[in-house]
Amino acid sequence: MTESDIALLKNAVHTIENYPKEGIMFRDVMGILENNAAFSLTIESLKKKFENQGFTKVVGTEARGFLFGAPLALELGVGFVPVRKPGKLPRATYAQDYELEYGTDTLEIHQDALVADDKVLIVDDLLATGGTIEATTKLIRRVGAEATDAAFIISLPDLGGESKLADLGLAVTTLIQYEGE
Ligand SMILES: O=P(O)(O)OC[C@H]1O[C@H](OP(=O)(O)OP(=O)(O)O)[C@H](O)[C@@H]1O
Ligand SMILES: Nc1ncnc2[nH]cnc12
Repeated sequence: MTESDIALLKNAVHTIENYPKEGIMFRDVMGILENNAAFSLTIESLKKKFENQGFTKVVGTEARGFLFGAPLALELGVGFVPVRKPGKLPRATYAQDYELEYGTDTLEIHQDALVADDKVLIVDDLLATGGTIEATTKLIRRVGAEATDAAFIISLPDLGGESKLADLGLAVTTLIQYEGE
């Protein structure tokens, strides 16, 4: 990513103060989807980074992880597996509780969506505390598959997600960062 690539993505992301709760600076990734140049740069950058590395599945988390994970899976020529909020997946699931920057929740994965030989790339729009992707990693490993890498469009390094995911043995890729702002 060049300086102008970073500027293109940052210009597309809107910041909304005190949403969805007082004190939260919400970084709205939807602006990237609305801008074809920003969206294609995002998917192309992640494709370049992760192609030809033996990944067999992309896992994306509800809801915004679907928007980037599914097109990246198509580009990489692999399947996409959703990790969803409770009660949304119709087949047998595993469930994992987690904490968010602004609340707690549970995530689920289909028990049969991955096999032990799968090498999984995790994709989400944004890394904050890392709770969502910690829970996602536990779900992938519970199925027996390998989770080595997690990719995000945005990271908020002040919230500590990078070190939480490094402690889990994940390599973390982020395209743009908002630190101390
Ligand atoms: O690193 P963390 O502290 O876990 O936070 C990041 C997560 O929070 C947001 O999702 P949210 O749970 O708000 O769901 P949504 O995409 O359905 O709005 C975001 O899309 C990430 O998935
Ligand atoms: N500050 C933030 N902006 C957008 N999405 C988020 N998810 C968790 N924290 C967030």
